[in-house]
Amino acid sequence: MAAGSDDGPTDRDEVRRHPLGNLWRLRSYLRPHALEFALLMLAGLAATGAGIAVPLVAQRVVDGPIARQDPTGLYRLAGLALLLGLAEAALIFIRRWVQTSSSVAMEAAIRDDVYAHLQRLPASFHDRWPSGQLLSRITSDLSVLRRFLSFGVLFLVLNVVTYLVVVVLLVRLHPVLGVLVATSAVPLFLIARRFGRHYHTASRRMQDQQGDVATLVEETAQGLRTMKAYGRGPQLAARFAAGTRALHDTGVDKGRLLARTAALLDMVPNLTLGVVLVAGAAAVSTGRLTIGQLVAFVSLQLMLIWPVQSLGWIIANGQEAATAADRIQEVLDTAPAIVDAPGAIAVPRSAVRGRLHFDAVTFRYPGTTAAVLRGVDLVVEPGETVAVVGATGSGKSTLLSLVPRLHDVGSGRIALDGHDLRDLRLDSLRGLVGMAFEEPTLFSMSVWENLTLGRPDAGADEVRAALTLARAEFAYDLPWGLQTRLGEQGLSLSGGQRQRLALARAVLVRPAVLVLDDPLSALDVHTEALVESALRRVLRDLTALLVVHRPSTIALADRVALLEHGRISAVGTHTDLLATVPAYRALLSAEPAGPPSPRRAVGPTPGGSPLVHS
Ligand SMILES: Nc1ncnc2c1ncn2[C@@H]1O[C@H](COP(=O)(O)OP(=O)(O)OP(=O)(O)O)[C@@H](O)[C@H]1O
Repeated sequence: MAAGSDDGPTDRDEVRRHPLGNLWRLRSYLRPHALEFALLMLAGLAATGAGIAVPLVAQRVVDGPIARQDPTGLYRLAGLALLLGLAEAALIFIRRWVQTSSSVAMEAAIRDDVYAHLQRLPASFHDRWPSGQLLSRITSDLSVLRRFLSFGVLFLVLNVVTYLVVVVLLVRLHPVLGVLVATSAVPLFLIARRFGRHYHTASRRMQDQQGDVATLVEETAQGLRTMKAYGRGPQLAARFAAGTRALHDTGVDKGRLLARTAALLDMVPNLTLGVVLVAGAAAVSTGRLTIGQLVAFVSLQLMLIWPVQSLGWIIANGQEAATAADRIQEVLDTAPAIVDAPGAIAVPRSAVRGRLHFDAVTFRYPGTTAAVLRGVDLVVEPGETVAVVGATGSGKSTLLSLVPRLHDVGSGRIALDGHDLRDLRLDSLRGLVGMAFEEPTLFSMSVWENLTLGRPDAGADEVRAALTLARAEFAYDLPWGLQTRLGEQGLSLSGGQRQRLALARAVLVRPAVLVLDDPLSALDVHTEALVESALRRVLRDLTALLVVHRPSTIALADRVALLEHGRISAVGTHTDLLATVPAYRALLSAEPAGPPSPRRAVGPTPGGSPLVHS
């Protein structure tokens, strides 16, 4: 994916040209822990040194006290070997202790940054990225990175150092055999390089598939009711099984690739060991090598087996970490499209009159070709309530979402009291605009926290007033009153209850402009009438833009704007539009536009039957 765009996740099989580049770009997270890393590296190197010294002590034991039958010398060297063993154990403990805290802290720092970045990204980004993909990036990808930062990098360094030091010692003990062991690095390097290339592709595929599976689980959990109602369980299960099968197959491919490589990697040091044993025994028999030296040589060589064996794992871990870094950078590289302009100003609520002016506004969703809005002109005067009416899919919700800048206009401008919305600071704008949607989102936190989302400083009286206004006093009767924690997405409440809480939340902000996207659709006729009468009082003091689908709600508006073909084709009072605009009349009666039929009564239907038929 190109940096800076908010297109969806990257093409599945695309292999990055520089898989390690994105890993390297995360180095800034290492900086605060540089000291800890230096310490654990030192402890690791010292432990490796202590481990390497043991075979050298063994050489002296065999060639010295054992050959000379000198028990005192033997005890001295045995004591030294014991001390070296203890030192190695203590150093390994220190290394692991430091390692855990620093890598977990780095993981948390990256996670916080990714989350904060996700918050800054516009609605269009979240429209296009499946939430499971984001979830898997912020959870499993970061765990992979932590494992690499805590184990992979360290063992890579320690193993390379061990290899080099041991090879130098081996060459000093027996140059020919030492060089033989050193040259075994060539096939090891070739095997590792080939493995790395293949493994990178497989890990990218697997990590993307994990995201797909997470998306399926999330969709199923959210759409459980719909799924059950339509009896779609088996189909969804089949879709899920296909996703997990793909994941399984990639996992098996990866595992087999690792197994094949591990076997090859294993073979190289074991073959060299065999050659060393035969050639070493011959050298001892001709007196060119002492038994002690042979013991030391073989013991040192055995120390290379683990670094070589672990090479496959380290490369695999490194490739997965590079892929994880890739996937995380894809999110971090997406520039937030809606940000404060340089010199953006904050306008205090008291200074806002509330004149909202849409001036030749156009809008097209990213990734689509047809514009939804094609030159919308509309003025909402301070204190006025305008209802936007139009056929389903005509762009009413889209138009409303431009006011708090959930999306930005393509061309034209929207001005609040003459200020282009893009010249206002986002936090200021969103403090001035209250919004409630048809599908209200409540969070899995307490009712109080949900209500005060836009006004954390609101007092109990203000919250009560907002709840009363929205006819949402039921919240006090919940088991723990306003402290009752809501289920995920507020699903423990009815649709109407959720809408009323969302309305109370929007009103509590004391907005200068209230934007309501059909917020009463889930209320029964009786409650709707109550909420409407309360809303009428609120709407008197502010500018409001409403999308309504029910005839009864349209009466809340001073004027109605008809949205057709991406433009406002008519504005006027409900009565005027009914009398003069056939398209409006047709919309209300759900009939094709044409001359009004003298026999058909048009207008708001008592009892609130749907105004706009979907
Ligand atoms: N996130 C999106 N990405 C691409 N296209 C979108 C997106 N959201 C909406 N659209 C398209 O934009 C058009 C207008 O949608 P919008 O939701 O604004 O209509 P609406 O008038 O509010 O509809 P309704 O009355 O059914 O709620 C539709 O054609 C819809 O398919």
